Amino acid sequence: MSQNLLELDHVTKRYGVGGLFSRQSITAVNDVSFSLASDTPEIFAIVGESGSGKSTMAKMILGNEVPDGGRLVFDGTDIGTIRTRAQREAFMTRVQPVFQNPFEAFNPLTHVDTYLYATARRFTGADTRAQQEIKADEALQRVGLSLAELKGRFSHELSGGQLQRVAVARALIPSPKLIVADEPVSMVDASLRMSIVNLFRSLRDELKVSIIYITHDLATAYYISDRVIIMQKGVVIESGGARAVLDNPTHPYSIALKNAVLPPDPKAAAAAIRQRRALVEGV
Ligand SMILES: Nc1ncnc2c1ncn2[C@@H]1O[C@H](COP(=O)(O)OP(=O)(O)OP(=O)(O)O)[C@@H](O)[C@H]1O
Repeated sequence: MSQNLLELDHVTKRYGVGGLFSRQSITAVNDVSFSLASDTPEIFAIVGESGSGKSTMAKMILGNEVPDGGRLVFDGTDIGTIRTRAQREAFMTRVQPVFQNPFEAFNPLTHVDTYLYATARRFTGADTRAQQEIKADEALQRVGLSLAELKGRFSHELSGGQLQRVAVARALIPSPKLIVADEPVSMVDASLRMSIVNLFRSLRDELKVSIIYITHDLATAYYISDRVIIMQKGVVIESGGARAVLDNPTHPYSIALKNAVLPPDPKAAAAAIRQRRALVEGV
């Protein structure tokens, strides 16, 4: 029997909010379960609007937040049991993040290639600059760039799309099995968005990397995902094959989200916004 690459088993995360005398608890993620198979790389989308719990899910999968209930298991290891530096490094070699804002991920005063060398040194044991450059160039070629064009460049000299490609290249250096991409295209210029989205697809197909694609954008989720879950206020309200779920959403919130992809005609867009408000408020 093949082991799951990732398994979330009734995962719940609560945050305490408010002051000393008005302490309340928000359930950011509420009893979420799903799994990704080891032998079938896939793009698994977690879709929801702001506050639905998507980033909290990403943080838990990356081991940066601890669940209050349930457990997350990566490749047979309960992520909650990762304690030592060596265990953490081994986990990060296999699970890599890509974040929303590439301009925040790279210090403006540091050459971007420096990040790639540091990642190669940390995760692949490449300890000479020549070895690090080979690793960096291999990863950059994978994302349609090259070390020759990036060497000595600062982040502000690159477009958001190029910089996000560098972030993906950095994530690829350890040869991960899973990439957790939290809103990876929302800060990228609309004209370049699809090229990044297509890049994820090629990583799945050519490198056999699974991708958790976290987004509020139904259109790109529909375009690249194999499976999708839709979250509202921490709860999974719909899940299944991306086409099946997004072609025929059944929950009022998913229908509202789908309607939120506005038609170009202003009158139709205004009507869609009204309908969406009515549906969300009626939930
Ligand atoms: N560290 C925290 N402390 C308190 N509340 C938090 C914390 N992190 C998240 N929350 C709350 O948990 C809920 C889910 O937040 P989360 O950031 O996971 O949602 P999201 O879908 O990723 O939204 P966004 O896209 O705006 O980040 C929200 O109500 C948020 O305010």
